[in-house]
Amino acid sequence: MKTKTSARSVALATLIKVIKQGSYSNISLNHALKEAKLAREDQNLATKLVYGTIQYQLYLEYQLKDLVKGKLKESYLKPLLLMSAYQIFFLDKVPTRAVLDEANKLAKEFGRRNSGGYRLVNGVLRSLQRRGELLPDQGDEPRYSSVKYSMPEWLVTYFFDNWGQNRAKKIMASLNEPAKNDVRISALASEGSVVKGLQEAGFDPQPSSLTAGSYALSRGGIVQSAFFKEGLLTVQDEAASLVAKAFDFKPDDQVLDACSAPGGKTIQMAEQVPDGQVTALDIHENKLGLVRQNAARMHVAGQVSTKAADARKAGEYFSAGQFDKILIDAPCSGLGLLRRKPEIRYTKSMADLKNLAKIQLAILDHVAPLLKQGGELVYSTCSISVEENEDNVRAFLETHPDFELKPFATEKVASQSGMLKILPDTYHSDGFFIAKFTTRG
Ligand SMILES: C[S@@+](CC[C@H](N)C(=O)[O-])C[C@H]1O[C@@H](n2cnc3c(N)ncnc32)[C@H](O)[C@@H]1O
Repeated sequence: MKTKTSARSVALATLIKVIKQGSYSNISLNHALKEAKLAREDQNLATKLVYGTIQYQLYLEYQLKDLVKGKLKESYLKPLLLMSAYQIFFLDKVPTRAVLDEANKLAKEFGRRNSGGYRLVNGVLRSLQRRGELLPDQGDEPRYSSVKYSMPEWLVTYFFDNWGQNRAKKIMASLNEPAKNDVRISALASEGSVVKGLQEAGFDPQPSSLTAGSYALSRGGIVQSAFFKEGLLTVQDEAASLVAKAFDFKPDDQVLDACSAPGGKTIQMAEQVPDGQVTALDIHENKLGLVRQNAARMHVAGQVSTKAADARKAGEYFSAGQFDKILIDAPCSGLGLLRRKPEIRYTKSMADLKNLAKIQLAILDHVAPLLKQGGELVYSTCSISVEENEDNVRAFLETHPDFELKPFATEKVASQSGMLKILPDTYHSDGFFIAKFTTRG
């Protein structure tokens, strides 16, 4: 196995895993970056190449389809052509000459010995450069937007139907921008001194306009820093940080986190209940180790206990009315997370949204009875679909007349209806949905 140390070879190796083997981009990239130990600038370039190429994969395939004749025989060829085309169309600072030279080197590095792959790559990229961008006719929707925004046609139609063409296009464009490097400072730490430390370390923290205590950093590398290792902050999107703030905690609250791994919200809630307890469930036992690790790192291990269980069977383990607060941060399609998990758009279907909505509703149904009279239940997803959110709230209320929505206010945003949907283009955060319930009477 050759050592692959340049930013582009780390990016290409990751793209081969994602495109050819169906691995998750964020997991594969983090792993590859850890192994490669690249300089900070190269880490940024590798990240941009991986996310950009996958975000624009559908668009890039459209650009290449007439130029690639026959089947590509080696598994690196398609990812390399896509990554090179991405640079030609989207990275203005990289001259096309450099893209071709780099592609040539990568073809030699990743290709079989004596393979002519580099000649094919060179020929295709030169033709692409000469021909330029290709788009369907502007009036031919949803095909035009599907290629332009690199979203499958069903999803474009879905966005158009729900938000109208103008807003839908803004949402889709925003989902193709790079995700922010957001952190949330622990409520147990001194925010002022952490912010000062981050400034001194060159992270240039910018406060979130959506929620207090969250900051966007100007660069990556926070996970390797003492701020992270010492549990002064954690990596969490600003919209995700908003969810736990929908609760009005008391210090001794007993909290159930029904779908907890990897524990971002478990930790955040545990910080608010110094004399209470957060019981963190997850259906996957192997993920609960992460919850425990995160709780220990963030100094809240004493307030967190974990249990592997299907939330739909929570009634077998806990008594009715046992919890003051319940969070259901449900498994979802992740439509609000397309910046961080760009491949989701190509793998999820309308049928998936509907199936997930059924699972989410079943979790709500089975977990709700565990809430104390007058307690608070928050339901959230990182999806912006109606099926997984508003439809589920409506269906839940229809079958649970003893529950009602409850208005809530956080430091910077509020919801009078008890439901809040953050679309990804408003604050440039992840897309999120939050609904808060309480019992009637
Ligand atoms: C959106 S993630 C939770 C993220 C987490 N709350 C956080 O803030 O870090 C949903 C989690 O639900 C878990 N899950 C899926 N189905 C479940 C079920 N039936 N019961 C309990 N957990 C489930 C998944 O394993 C996944 O870890």
